[in-house]
Amino acid sequence: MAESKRPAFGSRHLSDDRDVFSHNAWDDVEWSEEQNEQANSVIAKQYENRMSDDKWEIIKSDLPSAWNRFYDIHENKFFKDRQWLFTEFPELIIPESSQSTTILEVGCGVGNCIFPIIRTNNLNQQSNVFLYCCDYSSTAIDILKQNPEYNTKYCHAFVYDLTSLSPLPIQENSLDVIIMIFVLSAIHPSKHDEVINNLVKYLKPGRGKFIFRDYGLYDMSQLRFKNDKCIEKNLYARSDGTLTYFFQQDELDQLFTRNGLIKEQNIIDRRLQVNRSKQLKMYRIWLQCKYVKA
Ligand SMILES: C[S@@+](CC[C@H](N)C(=O)[O-])C[C@H]1O[C@@H](n2cnc3c(N)ncnc32)[C@H](O)[C@@H]1O
Repeated sequence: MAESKRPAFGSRHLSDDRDVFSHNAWDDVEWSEEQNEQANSVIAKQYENRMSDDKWEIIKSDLPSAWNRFYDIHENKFFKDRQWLFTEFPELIIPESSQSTTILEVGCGVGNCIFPIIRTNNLNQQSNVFLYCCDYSSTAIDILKQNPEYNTKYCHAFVYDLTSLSPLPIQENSLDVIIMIFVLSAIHPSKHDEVINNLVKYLKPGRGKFIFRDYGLYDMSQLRFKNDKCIEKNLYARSDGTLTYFFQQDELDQLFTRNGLIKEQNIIDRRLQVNRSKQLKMYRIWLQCKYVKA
């Protein structure tokens, strides 16, 4: 496990992008029992000293503004384009010969997945691919729409709160792919079921695919949270008021299958990222899933 010294960026957002730091994969390395115990004792301590209900009420009431504030500050400079997208999800490279394909990205932010998809597939007015993308933050959607690569001929971006469960501007049973990258962790776990259930309605039965990547239990960013940032088990508030939750494989499998999806992939991606200039070793744990609508 990482040393006890906190990184310079404390418990704020750590980049989710594995390209930012040089890294060595440690996919095949299991944690030792001792590392497991240490991590569990950190998490237990965080929970014992979790924030008060009053503090959580304040954070909760501020949640609608938190992501707008984040994008006001960082604009399109925080998250890097998700260059690994096509290695992990080759189904996002659409053959020109394929039938028309409709994709929705939820929680798209400023387009760090959408623009690589546009570029890689060389989308233009004649393309057989149409992209929808939405985010809670109107600031993020404004920034995305100002990008010169945004074109309404093959992309429609809109503001949408996944927890509102309101109808999407998309026909039910029509989507080939839904992409959800580092988004469900930003939503309170009590809402995960209804959010997934609502989205599954829009996938094509029998072949519509749900593509997911998010934080896994024991990720370094979890173990570095200060105690008073813990809200409940595996759920934390960052200093900027955004939430982050850390998932387990079984939990995700149960969430997706009880909402009408069938497992194609559910894996742990463990990496050791090394930031040489800060002499930091960061053990990152992400979960990656592909599920198909029954
Ligand atoms: C960590 S960012 C990831 C952005 C993008 N998916 C990416 O990979 O770069 C989480 C995103 O989820 C969005 N989000 C959080 N809660 C949401 C909600 N209830 N409905 C829709 N989007 C939400 C935030 O506004 C933010 O853009």
